[in-house]
Amino acid sequence: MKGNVFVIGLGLIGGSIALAIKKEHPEAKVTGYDAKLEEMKMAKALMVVDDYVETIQDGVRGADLIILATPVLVTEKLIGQLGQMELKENVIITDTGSTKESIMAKAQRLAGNNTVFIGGHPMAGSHKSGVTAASLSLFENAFYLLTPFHEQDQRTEELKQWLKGTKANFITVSPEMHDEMVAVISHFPHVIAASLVHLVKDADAEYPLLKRLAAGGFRDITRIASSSPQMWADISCGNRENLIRLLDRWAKNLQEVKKALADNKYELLHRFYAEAKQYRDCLPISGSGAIPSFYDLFVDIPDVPGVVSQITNKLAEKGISITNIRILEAREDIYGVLRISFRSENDRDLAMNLLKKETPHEVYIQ
Ligand SMILES: NC(=O)C1=CN([C@@H]2O[C@H](COP(=O)(O)OP(=O)(O)OC[C@H]3O[C@@H](n4cnc5c(N)ncnc54)[C@H](O)[C@@H]3O)[C@@H](O)[C@H]2O)C=CC1
Ligand SMILES: O=C(O)C(=O)Cc1ccc(O)cc1
Repeated sequence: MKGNVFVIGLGLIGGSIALAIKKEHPEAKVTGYDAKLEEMKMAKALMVVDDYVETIQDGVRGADLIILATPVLVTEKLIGQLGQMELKENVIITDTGSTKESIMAKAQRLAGNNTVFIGGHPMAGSHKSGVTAASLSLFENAFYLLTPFHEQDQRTEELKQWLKGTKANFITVSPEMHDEMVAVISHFPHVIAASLVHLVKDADAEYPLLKRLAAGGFRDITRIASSSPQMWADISCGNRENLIRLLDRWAKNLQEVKKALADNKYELLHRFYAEAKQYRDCLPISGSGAIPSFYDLFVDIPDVPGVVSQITNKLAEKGISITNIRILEAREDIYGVLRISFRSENDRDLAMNLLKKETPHEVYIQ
């Protein structure tokens, strides 16, 4: 497609969408704006955008597609500002915010005047922020929820064409249903992850060893607590009512656990864990959910210097990128286990075959 695309907010999500549009539509011009000048300069240097502008006004002039990829409360304010600006006739405006009800309510005022607003939420990402974390393949196979004002709108099809390079699966839902669902599987888990970290932080002074003990499994299950505080404070305010309802349900659930403990009811506790395990074990393993999966590979390595770089060099030589690497166990008397994370299942499989063929180590998926 040809035309002018204007991305406001050149962070992880805005940057990744800009990359996908540039790849799929080389004839389009992608311009960016960010409140931080360094972020705009970096986006241009990394060729995430063709150019940047120093005011939003400059960017919207002539734009055929405007993408708002800012924290949700900022997005709500920017929608108000766009309403005061002169926009190109037939422009499509979309956003990437993790909440939809309040954004769509604000956007109602934008509709008309040959302007269409289509809410959007790419359900993939990470706890990292900023344009340097942006990636072309971030949304591959992920769900991309759309909340248009009118279903079957031809402009929605046009937006999907613009976003085709994300290789995401588009699904249309109502803003209300969107916010209820993501509250359960994404927003509420972030509240709990942060709360768990607070619990350990509060006990930290009493037990100096705690931090070191928390380095393994605890660190893994609370990974999402390392996300951007502004982004999550915005999301929490934007989805307050659903979160309050879930907190009440969670509190009731915990009261039941507390009672089972107080009454020493082994059977109830066993059922509590068994039912959770049964449901969790039924969740699909493949495909991207709202909180993306990690494609991990495990390599048993001897605890000798140079072995890790040998492995990463082999992957780099074949152009296989890794997103994370960690030694899970390293003691003198046993082998260390190297956990390498990849962005996609395909990358992980390529890496597994390569390392099995070209190294003497045991390589496996857990
Ligand atoms: N991080 C994630 O995993 C996902 C985030 N989202 C949503 O996408 C949006 C963007 O998130 P990220 O890219 O992760 O955040 P980010 O922090 O990486 O990027 C946001 C960018 O917006 C800029 N910004 C803030 N206020 C601004 C303003 N007034 N004008 C222009 N730029 C401004 C910031 O400087 C920053 O560069 C958020 O609404 C978030 O809820 C959606 C899906 C996944
Ligand atoms: O894995 C993580 O850190 C996430 O939680 C990613 C994420 C963050 C926000 C969204 O609206 C959707 C996905």
